Amino acid sequence: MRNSDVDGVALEITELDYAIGNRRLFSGLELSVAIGETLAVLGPSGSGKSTLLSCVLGLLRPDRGSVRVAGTEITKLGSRGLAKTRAESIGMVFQFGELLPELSPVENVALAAMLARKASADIYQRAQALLDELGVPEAKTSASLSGGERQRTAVARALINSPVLLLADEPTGALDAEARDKTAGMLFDVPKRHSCGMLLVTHDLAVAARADRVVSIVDGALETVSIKEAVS
Ligand SMILES: Nc1ncnc2c1ncn2[C@@H]1O[C@H](COP(=O)(O)OP(=O)(O)OP(=O)(O)O)[C@@H](O)[C@H]1O
Repeated sequence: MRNSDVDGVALEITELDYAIGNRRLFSGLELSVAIGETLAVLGPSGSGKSTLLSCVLGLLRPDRGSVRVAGTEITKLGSRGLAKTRAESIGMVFQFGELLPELSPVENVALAAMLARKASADIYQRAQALLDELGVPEAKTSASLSGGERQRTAVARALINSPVLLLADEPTGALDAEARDKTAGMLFDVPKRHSCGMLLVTHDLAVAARADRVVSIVDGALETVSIKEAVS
């Protein structure tokens, strides 16, 4: 499926309820991310940001509601369907990159295509082109890269299978201020260049401020945040 075939909607969540024990984390939560759009989710520690990503990835099944990624209802899929949808439609960037340190950047990126059975004969060229676009220098191992370069490699790895939806969990949380600003600048350019939607969770207002829309989890639902108010 090409990203242009999904009605312009990367992610749509409706009427989402999720409780852990007696604590209701989401109550009728609604969210949508269009292709080319970036949405930042703010919220204090424990408000449910990572749980929201887990519901989108299908790692957690909500008590009620719908989660559609590129038009596919995640909540109804079995393990095989979930694995397929994750591989074909979702790219994920974690706080600490989670690269295989002994592999080179290009091997890390190409491996993601191989695991998704999307590796073509030109996979190394495609991986290298993405790394060049994102400004990652050549290196024998990823362990020798700077923190910012590792995160750029993680973004290239997330993009190699042309996802409709890019998820990012505190992608700049482990970087110093300069690397954070450079990495965030690169990351927020990705959705338009690669025709995907991006849902990013962060504590960092300076990072969130770059998004097209910013929301916060309040009483189990999302509220629009005006960054100017949040900073003051
Ligand atoms: N498996 C679990 N069992 C019990 N409680 C859990 C479980 N997973 C998450 N929680 C609780 O659910 C709440 C939401 O957790 P979550 O990790 O989604 O928050 P968060 O907003 O991502 O926090 P942080 O910013 O600190 O990463 C927290 O209070 C957490 O302790």
